[in-house]
Amino acid sequence: MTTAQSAPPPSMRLRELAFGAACAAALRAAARLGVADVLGDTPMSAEDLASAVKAEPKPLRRLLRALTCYGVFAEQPDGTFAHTDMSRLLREDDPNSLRYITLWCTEPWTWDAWPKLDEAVRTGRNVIQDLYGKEFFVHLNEDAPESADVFNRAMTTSSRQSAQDVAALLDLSGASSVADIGGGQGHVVASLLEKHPHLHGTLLDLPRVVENADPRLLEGGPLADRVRIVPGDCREAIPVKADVYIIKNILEWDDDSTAHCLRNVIDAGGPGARVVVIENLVDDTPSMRFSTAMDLLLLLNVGGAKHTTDSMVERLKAAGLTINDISPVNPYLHAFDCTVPA
Ligand SMILES: C[S@@+](CC[C@H](N)C(=O)[O-])C[C@H]1O[C@@H](n2cnc3c(N)ncnc32)[C@H](O)[C@@H]1O
Repeated sequence: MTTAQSAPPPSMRLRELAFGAACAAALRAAARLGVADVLGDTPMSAEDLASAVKAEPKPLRRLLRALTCYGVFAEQPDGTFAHTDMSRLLREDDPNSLRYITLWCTEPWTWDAWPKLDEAVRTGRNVIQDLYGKEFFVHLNEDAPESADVFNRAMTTSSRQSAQDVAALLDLSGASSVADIGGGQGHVVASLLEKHPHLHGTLLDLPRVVENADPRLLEGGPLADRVRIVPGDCREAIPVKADVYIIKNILEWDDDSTAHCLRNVIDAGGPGARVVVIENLVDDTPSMRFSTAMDLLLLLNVGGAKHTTDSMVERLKAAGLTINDISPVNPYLHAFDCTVPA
């Protein structure tokens, strides 16, 4: 007889994988219901949890049972449910919360797009244009404000966790200005300005994104007098002069858009400017299941891809940049430190 601990046979494992959507949906339901937020250090019954999140007890028990199978919550011998290290990350108030990343990975548009993966693989093109008649970020910002908000919060979550690593890695002692292109709500630029009091910074991102920039950067915030916020499209133009340009996790579009963005950075910076491209690579990370899934999602939404080290190097060289160094920022991110040649 198969015990709970032994690996399932291939025929069962494939069935389980085919039901991956159930796992994603269960995580999304738990995050939206706020189950992890109402569960404290003391285990609770499904009935008490249901009453706290205003759900029906029997279906909630089934949801918790499924998530217990995935190792997200833990069922106690008396039938109550307890937190695990994973379920705590669904809490909004956890310092390392992944609540918004979980919601982002399971937003409504993803459920429209995944079934069209075979189509995207056949054509090599995104499916969002056909689904919604608009480019992904235009659709997000114009038609899906809740998803846009979840996206921006998710990006801020991941930036919050990596901004300190970026600040620790980059020697900016010789620079007087830094610009974060596609910098989201500005967490990285804020961390760099906090670490280097001599530095001035610019945050450039799409208008609807910078409208909700990090409060530290906005009027009245502690960094406001050292930062410029520029709403814009980096594929059109980058009207920003800086010593150092950061481009973190945005060169994931189709090749043309990536080339346009790099060309605009080079034109803006001019000879001698430093360009630091920071990316999750698909071939050099301990989280291959996550990054290969992201790679497919990027094909679906922007017709883009996660890069390998070689494909990133190829694009940076083709744009005309000189690569001086490639270093890990943390186990999940690599920095390509480049200069615009004379
Ligand atoms: C994956 S997020 C990365 C955000 C941030 N650099 C980080 O690492 O957290 C991609 C960012 O690119 C921005 N973006 C997308 N298209 C853009 C464009 N055409 N011009 C400027 N920013 C853009 C998005 O709004 C988003 O903030």
